[in-house]
Amino acid sequence: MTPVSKQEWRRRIVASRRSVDADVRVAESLKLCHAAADSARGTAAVAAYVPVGSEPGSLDLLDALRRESSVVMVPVAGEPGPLHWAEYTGRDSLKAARYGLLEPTGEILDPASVSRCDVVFIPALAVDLRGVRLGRGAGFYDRTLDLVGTGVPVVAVVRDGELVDELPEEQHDRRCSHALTPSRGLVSLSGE
Ligand SMILES: Nc1nc2c(c(=O)[nH]1)N(C=O)[C@@H](CNc1ccc(C(=O)N[C@@H](CCC(=O)O)C(=O)O)cc1)CN2
Ligand SMILES: Nc1ncnc2c1ncn2[C@@H]1O[C@H](COP(=O)(O)OP(=O)(O)OP(=O)(O)O)[C@@H](O)[C@H]1O
Repeated sequence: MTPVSKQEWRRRIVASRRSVDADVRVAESLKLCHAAADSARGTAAVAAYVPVGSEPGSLDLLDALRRESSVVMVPVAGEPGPLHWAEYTGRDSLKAARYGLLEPTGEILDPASVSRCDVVFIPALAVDLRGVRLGRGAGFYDRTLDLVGTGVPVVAVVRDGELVDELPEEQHDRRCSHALTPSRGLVSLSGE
């Protein structure tokens, strides 16, 4: 049966992510790493995130982005509101932060600094074919995506089965333009 509430979607996806074998996870991470690098080639600045727990992605992916783009920014989460940012300068500069996250120790950049990014990779539990994204439920990215430049790809990074037909959408939800999945790489979403 199709789950209806966002909460139920979150519960199922988190459970499914936790059950993924380590070798599958490593293989998926490698594919995402290559696909993300392809999508960021030749850019001046990109935004991405430091994956924690069972989230898709890896520090290798961030390091690959650094080789493709002059600046890689990752979020710094404070009180719910638009995300602040800091430059990812390598894994040694990360420290444990609130909400169980890993964040850079360097200078904190204000929310509007995301506007200089040419591609924005964002964490998601799922995304649908219209670009509707399911996040962790604090609304950080909904408050952030209005600051991203017009026409800039907003790319939800998910496992293959997390690109789904339809998610519940609320008025405040901001849509993504693309998904990035291990098997399909960069997928353009219709925005309908
Ligand atoms: N890796 C990563 N970084 C990210 C995000 C993400 O989803 N993944 N975010 C995407 O938006 C922002 C942080 N978003 C968050 C959204 C909700 C909660 C949350 O509900 N926390 C629970 C406690 C969770 C715990 O400790 O396990 C809480 O506050 O009750 C935390 C962070 C910015 N950085
Ligand atoms: N632009 C906004 N202004 C004020 N509140 C907002 C805004 N966007 C979202 N919210 C609040 O954030 C709450 C969580 O939103 P939602 O469940 O869509 O989060 P999410 O996108 O899954 O989370 P995240 O982006 O943190 O991963 C909403 O109930 C809403 O109250």
